Amino acid sequence: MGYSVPLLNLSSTSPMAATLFPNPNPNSYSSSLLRFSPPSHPSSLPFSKFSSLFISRSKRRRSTIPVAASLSAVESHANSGTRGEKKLLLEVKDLTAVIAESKREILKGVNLTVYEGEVHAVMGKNGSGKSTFAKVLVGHPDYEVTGGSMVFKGENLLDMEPEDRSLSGLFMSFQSPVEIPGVSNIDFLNMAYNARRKKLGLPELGPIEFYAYIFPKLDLVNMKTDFLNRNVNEGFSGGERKRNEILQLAVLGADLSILDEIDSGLDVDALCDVAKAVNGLLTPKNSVLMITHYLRLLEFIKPSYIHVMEDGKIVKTGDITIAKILEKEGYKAISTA
Ligand SMILES: Nc1ncnc2c1ncn2[C@@H]1O[C@H](COP(=O)(O)OP(=O)(O)OP(=O)(O)O)[C@@H](O)[C@H]1O
Repeated sequence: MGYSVPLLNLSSTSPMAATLFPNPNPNSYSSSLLRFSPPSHPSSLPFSKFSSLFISRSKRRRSTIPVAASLSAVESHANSGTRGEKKLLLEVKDLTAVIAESKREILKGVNLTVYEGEVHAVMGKNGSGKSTFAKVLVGHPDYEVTGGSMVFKGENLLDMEPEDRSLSGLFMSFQSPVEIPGVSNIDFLNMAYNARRKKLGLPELGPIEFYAYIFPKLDLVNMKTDFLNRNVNEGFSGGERKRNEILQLAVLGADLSILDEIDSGLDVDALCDVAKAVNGLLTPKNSVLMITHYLRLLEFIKPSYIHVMEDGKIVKTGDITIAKILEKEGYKAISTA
């Protein structure tokens, strides 16, 4: 029972995208909430671990990989070490995945390593598998992992439910964030935040304390206070939804924030606000994996690495030069096909 927000339903690929699983009772919803760093003081939280995925418990992650194989994957990842002083955060090896329903293979051997404090950008033609990759990382039930491994902070993601992935510090913002009719933004965030506090054995914040906590974060994303009282994303413009996603990130925090086309539909000012907010949340300990088509975002949020995805694989990795070439010459300039 409860609001179940299937991740794929948040994608922009369908007009039905922004729908929730039917829920007759908006007053009760189960959220799979993520994790935040225990605050030293509730009103000055340097959140680094919390993500805003709300995924049905009933929709279970699917993997067709034998347990023994996935265990040995963790062992081999455990030896992957550090990059300088930085610790390994995410290591994806030879990841393959199919659409659960049709068994069509979308991911065909993705390899990616993310260390603390890094910003990675994934670019690629429409349909190359970028969003699928992001959704597979967070455990979207529409996909089955058929091979390879994904280890996040030493834990095998394949052994974790979507909500546990969130709890361990993964956050994903969606191309088209969903509306939640009947639930105000502030109640939603307060509930999400408290769920996490509860999980960590911390006392919940009451509405007034929570308001004091969230208030300064509105400035970060340049949002007016009245957005807090509106229903989640209901009637929000595209840009307002994106700001709201970043507000969620600011409230909840994350070790790894996966931002799927956070720049789409933003005007120049909104892009600047959103990018500033993301930059403001970056620390030497947390990382960002962002999917984008455009150089302009990468000029605001400077990537450590840019990866190009083609037909379900990362075919090229480099620096900002890649995005500049793409902008000028298109994918033909770097395509391996
Ligand atoms: N749940 C699904 N059902 C059917 N097809 C799917 C599903 N998810 C992904 N696909 C297909 O998989 C392919 C990769 O889609 P994906 O959304 O990952 O691409 P993308 O690289 O993010 O594209 P874009 O840049 O247009 O957002 C596409 O052909 C898409 O239609």
